[in-house]
Amino acid sequence: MQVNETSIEINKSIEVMTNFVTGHLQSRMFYFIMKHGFCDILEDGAKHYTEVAKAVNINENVCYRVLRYFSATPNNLWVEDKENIGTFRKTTSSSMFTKSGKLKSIGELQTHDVMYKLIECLPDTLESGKSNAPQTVFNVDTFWDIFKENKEYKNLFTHAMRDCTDLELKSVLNRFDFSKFKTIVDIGGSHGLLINSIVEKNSKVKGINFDMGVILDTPSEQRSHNQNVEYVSGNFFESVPEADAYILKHILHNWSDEDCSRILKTISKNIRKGGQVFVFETVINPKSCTRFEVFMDLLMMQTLNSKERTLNEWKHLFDSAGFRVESVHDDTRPHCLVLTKKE
Ligand SMILES: C[S@@+](CC[C@H](N)C(=O)[O-])C[C@H]1O[C@@H](n2cnc3c(N)ncnc32)[C@H](O)[C@@H]1O
Repeated sequence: MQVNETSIEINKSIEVMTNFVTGHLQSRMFYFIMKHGFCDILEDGAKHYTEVAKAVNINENVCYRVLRYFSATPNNLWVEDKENIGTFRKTTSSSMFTKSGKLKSIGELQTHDVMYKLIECLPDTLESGKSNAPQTVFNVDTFWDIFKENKEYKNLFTHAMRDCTDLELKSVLNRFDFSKFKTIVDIGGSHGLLINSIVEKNSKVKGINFDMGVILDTPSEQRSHNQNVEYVSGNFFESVPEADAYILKHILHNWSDEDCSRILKTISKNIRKGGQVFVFETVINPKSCTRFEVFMDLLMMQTLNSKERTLNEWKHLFDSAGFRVESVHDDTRPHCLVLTKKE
């Protein structure tokens, strides 16, 4: 078949268009393949779509079209055997979304029905500059109240936060020496993986995992537990346990400047003399934002009326809450800002 110049032009236009306008369909498709465990089925060897259809219990023609879709996307999830059309095999990407894959819970969380419904009214938020998504869609006051109504979503969220922490753990533990502190509180520590790992590495440190009751009431066998770690439930707008060091990992990006100030002021009342606050967050570099950083920024806007921040924005925020930035670490993932209280 001869491809003329006009066809090349048209193909280019279609590629540009596809890049910008098909995200909603892809996200829904991804939700579907996660729900039916497609990645697990292909993990132990290449298979014809009829075999996959049987294993996931869906219509053969639909199954073929789903497999073909994800084999044709950029950074494709599967590969279709060109000598044997209809047969598909795994890639390193699809392996990450299997039962034991490190991205499974995160993939499920981001494409979950709850997330999709919350995102639907994003244009309204952009028009008005304020999101009412949790109120409009789920009739609750804030995103966090969804956990009270929907246990499955709460458990998935906690699971995904744990898997995310697992990815970040080495970078955090290798970079910082926590051994000099007597008591460390992980504020909004959720699953408790980070504080348990710190205490395991530093046997003289006492750890406190602090979070809302609705999160800490998960069955204790599902959470990490070192005997030097205590689980304390509470509200960080009201009070936090006294300590020499506080960790806030992926907390402040969930809140407006005013609310961040209130959280920091609660810490300020309880931090011991000479204490430090470790803020693990993204520090946006306006000259080189990543696709994930700007995605998270808009997700924060839509779900929590909050945002990702640049270094100047962080500094301004901490300064107004009575903290000084001692050091900034952009070599860790997430980045880290170490704070001390202004005397
Ligand atoms: C994005 S998650 C981060 C979890 C954990 N720090 C991590 O990095 O995996 C935010 C956490 O803040 C907790 N949280 C939200 N509001 C809170 C409040 N008012 N008091 C205490 N914890 C709260 C949530 O329950 C959730 O576990």
